[in-house]
Amino acid sequence: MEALEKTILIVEDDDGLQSQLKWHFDDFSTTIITSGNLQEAINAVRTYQPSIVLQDLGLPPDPEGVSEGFRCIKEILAIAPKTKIIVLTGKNEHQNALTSIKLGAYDFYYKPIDTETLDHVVERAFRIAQLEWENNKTTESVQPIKGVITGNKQMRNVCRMIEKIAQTNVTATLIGESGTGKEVLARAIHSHAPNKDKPFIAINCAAVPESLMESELFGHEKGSFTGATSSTTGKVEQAHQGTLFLDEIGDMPLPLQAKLLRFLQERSIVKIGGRKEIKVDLRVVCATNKNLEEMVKEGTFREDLFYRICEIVVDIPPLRERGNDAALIANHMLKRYAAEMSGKAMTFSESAIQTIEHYSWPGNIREVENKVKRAVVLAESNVVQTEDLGIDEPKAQKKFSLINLKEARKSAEVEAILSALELSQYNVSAAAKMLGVTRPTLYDMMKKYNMTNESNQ
Ligand SMILES: Nc1ncnc2c1ncn2[C@@H]1O[C@H](COP(=O)(O)OP(=O)(O)OP(=O)(O)O)[C@@H](O)[C@H]1O
Repeated sequence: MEALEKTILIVEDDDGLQSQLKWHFDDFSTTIITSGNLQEAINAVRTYQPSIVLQDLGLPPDPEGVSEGFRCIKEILAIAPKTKIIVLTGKNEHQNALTSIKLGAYDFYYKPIDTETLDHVVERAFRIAQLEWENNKTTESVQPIKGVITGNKQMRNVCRMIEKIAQTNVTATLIGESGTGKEVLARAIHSHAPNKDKPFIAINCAAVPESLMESELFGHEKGSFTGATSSTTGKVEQAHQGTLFLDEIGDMPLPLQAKLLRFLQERSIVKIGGRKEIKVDLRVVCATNKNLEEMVKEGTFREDLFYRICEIVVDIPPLRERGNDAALIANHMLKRYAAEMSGKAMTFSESAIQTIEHYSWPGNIREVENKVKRAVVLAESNVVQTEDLGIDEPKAQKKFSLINLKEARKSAEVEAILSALELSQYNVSAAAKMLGVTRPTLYDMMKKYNMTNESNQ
């Protein structure tokens, strides 16, 4: 991962303290700049753009007061709003510390200095600055396509595939867990296509009752069934010359699958109660979180339809397999929702970021979205704490408490088995397949770890 340059500006008029701090933080990886008053500090911010400022409140010409210190905070943030200012103040000056935070300082630290504690405070500020920086690198680098934030190689490849698919007329199927961004990617195929000005029509096959599905897809003529008081145009015809997105295709009822196949082969439809063949020219994109191959084997999904819709399959990785993406996306969303919902800038505390990084996000990006929205509403200050996220922290932090490799392996295996069972709705054969082991091996492992299959209980 690319790293933010570590630069600390020390604003301190006491030469002794200034040297002590400089000496302490000076190492190969950190650049230290010092200044003894406001003007020097502003010049240094303009020249070096430090990510961290360690600032005394008592600055000349008011070394015994705080007026110049407060002015310094305001002026630094006016020219470099992302700077993390850590205010150094006396223990009995709590009110001044709070005022500094109100003015936008990132944190405060009581003198006399205990370098070990100060190290933690500075390290935490650097981590937040690093995440914000990653988030703010050119929009293109974190958003390979609009609406898709990622720093993950596999996801970048997915985005490249999407752009290529957009230039063709093949029928693509996007496969991924719920909330991984299938609809965003389906829309991206359309918006990158030459016919992007034509309609994008989506239908959620799981949300439409079976009895209405045919009419919803192909339309009907007036009087063709009870209640058909006027003729309607179905989604397929509405999408003419554009893109039809069949979401949750795995939930398409079997009788309708045959009709859908016919339309995909013939590229024409007949409305319910109608006789006329209507020619349609469109791109079809499907999405599912189901294992269609398994459904074909079970006889719940037609094999011929499977091959027809899977001319290209795009596997979308779950968030837990996308490296640092959870924190990247959470930061991006925090910025957006804080601005929209509370009108103020907000950041995550160090422990909140750790929780986000170590949580498994079973609901993927939709869950990140919900947790961040919740945090914006519940946070008591502009720093979001772990508890504001509503994540089960012990589970999220579990990886930290592992003591050795054997335990780590066991924990990873248990986690993988549990999620495979959950994803396959406790179908052991499907779970074994997902995990790349045989069914008896999976049973053995479940026995070894005292795990029971919920569906058998
Ligand atoms: N990479 C991403 N970056 C930022 N936001 C994303 C990303 N992927 C998805 N989202 C957002 O997450 C939410 C869920 O995405 P979407 O509806 O596309 O997922 P889905 O896989 O279609 O879900 P489902 O299977 O439940 O229909 C949306 O609000 C979407 O904007």
